[in-house]
Amino acid sequence: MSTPQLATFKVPAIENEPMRTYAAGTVERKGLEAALAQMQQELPFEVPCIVNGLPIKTGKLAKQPIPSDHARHLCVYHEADEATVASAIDGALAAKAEWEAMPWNDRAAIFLRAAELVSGKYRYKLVAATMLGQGKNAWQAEIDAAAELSDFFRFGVKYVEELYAQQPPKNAAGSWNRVEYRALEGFVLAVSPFNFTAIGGNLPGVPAIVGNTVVWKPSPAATYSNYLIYQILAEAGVPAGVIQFVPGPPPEVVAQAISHPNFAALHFTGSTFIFKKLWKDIAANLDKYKGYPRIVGETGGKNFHVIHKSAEIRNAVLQTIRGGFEYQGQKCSALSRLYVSSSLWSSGFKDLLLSEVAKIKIGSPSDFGNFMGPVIGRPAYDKIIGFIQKAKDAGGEVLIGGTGDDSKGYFIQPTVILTKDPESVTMKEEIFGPVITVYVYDDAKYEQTLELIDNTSPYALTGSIFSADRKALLTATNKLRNAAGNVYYNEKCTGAVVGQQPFGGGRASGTNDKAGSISIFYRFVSARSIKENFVGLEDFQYPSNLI
Ligand SMILES: NC(=O)c1ccc[n+]([C@@H]2O[C@H](COP(=O)([O-])OP(=O)(O)OC[C@H]3O[C@@H](n4cnc5c(N)ncnc54)[C@H](O)[C@@H]3O)[C@@H](O)[C@H]2O)c1
Ligand SMILES: N[C@@H](CCC=O)C(=O)O
Repeated sequence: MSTPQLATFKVPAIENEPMRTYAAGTVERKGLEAALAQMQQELPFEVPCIVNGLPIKTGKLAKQPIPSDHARHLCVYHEADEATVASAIDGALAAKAEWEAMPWNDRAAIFLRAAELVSGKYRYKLVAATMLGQGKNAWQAEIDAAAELSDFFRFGVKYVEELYAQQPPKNAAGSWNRVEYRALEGFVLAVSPFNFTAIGGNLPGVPAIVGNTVVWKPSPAATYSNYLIYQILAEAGVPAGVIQFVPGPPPEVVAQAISHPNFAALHFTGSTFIFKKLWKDIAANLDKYKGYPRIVGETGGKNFHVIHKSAEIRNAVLQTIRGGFEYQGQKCSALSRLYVSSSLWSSGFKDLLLSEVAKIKIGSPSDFGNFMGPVIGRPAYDKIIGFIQKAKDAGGEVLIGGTGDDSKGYFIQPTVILTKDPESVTMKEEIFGPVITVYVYDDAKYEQTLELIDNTSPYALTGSIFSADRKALLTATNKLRNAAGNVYYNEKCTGAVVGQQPFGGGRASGTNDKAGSISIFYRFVSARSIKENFVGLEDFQYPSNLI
């Protein structure tokens, strides 16, 4: 069992992990190139499930292709079968008592150590795995796998320290009140998406930091980078059984976990469609559970930039390009619908947008000169090309891009579509690819356009307002109050940083529990109030009873 806690401690000061540039000639460029070369030489890697700290090789093999070179595979992984999932759940339940009783400072130290391993010893390996396996360029992979992942672990520790410090402000005479932030009863299921290595680490990490044990089903398309995270957490000291790594056929693994009586919570990030399905499945299982499972999900977006006539054109155009085309538009926060004032559109915005987009280089992330890489896989490629076709069929004009090349990797040109119909399909539905649809609005109809933005899509994740006019900013802020959980002024709608912009959206975009902030941790604890009395009663009667 655990050792007793001898004192309380203050965690070290936490800062965001500084980003490395990977500019030509730098030490980090050489380090990353070496890691990429080594990985290319050694692949494909074999990835087992890990249950109770032990590798399980089920022999049921699946592959993670390299999206920029789909004939090759980054890893071959063993899919969890029913028996493996069952022992992962049993093991997680068995590991719980010791883990939740471990003194907080020891749990904190494990995650601080994990952050150091991410930002130090394993930095280039994680970044290289994210570049090869998920198709990010060096800068995007650095943001994700090095900076954001270590930030999630470090700031997680800081937020949990703040959470635990929240104690009742009052005590009646002769007594002391405390609140104990217990882990949830049962196990947590973490189901993570392909597009952020950091989210892979954060979904099991958040519940585990506060004493839960977790069954983690990673995305098939991020298996190898996520397996590295598992190994880092184990090296940092997360005990066997606390996080169970179970890649496998998603519907089967998840269905088995959420039908278990001790299922305590779902920590999900992915598409809205799957999240809604899982919520309904959990609801259908409600009578099986011991309690009411917590459901935390961050999902899709249909994110907007609105460009007011007062906006500075160059900044708005360059932010638009980054917001829409970084990581091929495969961020939940990626810009997808662009509303531009007609006077600005015709006085330079359109020309600058098209001339800058034409400069974008696209190709393998291993070639550092490429701004864009591949989309994640065949289904994504076909879906995005299908959306471009639907937009054309609906009368949209492709101003630039619109084509792809899937002969070697899944490459789609950055695409800008002009529509006259603000309700057309690519203004409403999440595409998750490098496609921006533009609607040019009459300058005099700014307020109606804001209402249109608010009502066009079911999502409410991110949005940006570009304006040099404070009144126009304020009008948009008020009219779009519920249209985005993360809103930006004169800045692109992507790129939330842990500890700086708590991230998440409302409406169909999720439960808005704000990853990268203290509030997410509340979802994975169940508070117990404790009152201790130091003075005994002398009489059961009230003073008013005594005549
Ligand atoms: N709001 C956010 O913070 C945020 C962050 C990243 C990604 N996303 C969203 O994630 C999506 C892209 O990621 P993705 O393609 O990995 O999403 P996805 O919904 O396809 O997959 C997410 C996870 O669910 C699993 N899954 C898929 N089908 C399932 C099923 N039938 N039953 C159970 N589990 C299933 C997947 O294997 C994966 O682990 C986009 O919609 C994007 O907007 C949101
Ligand atoms: N942190 C990310 C959100 C993750 C979505 O995929 C951003 O704001 O760009």
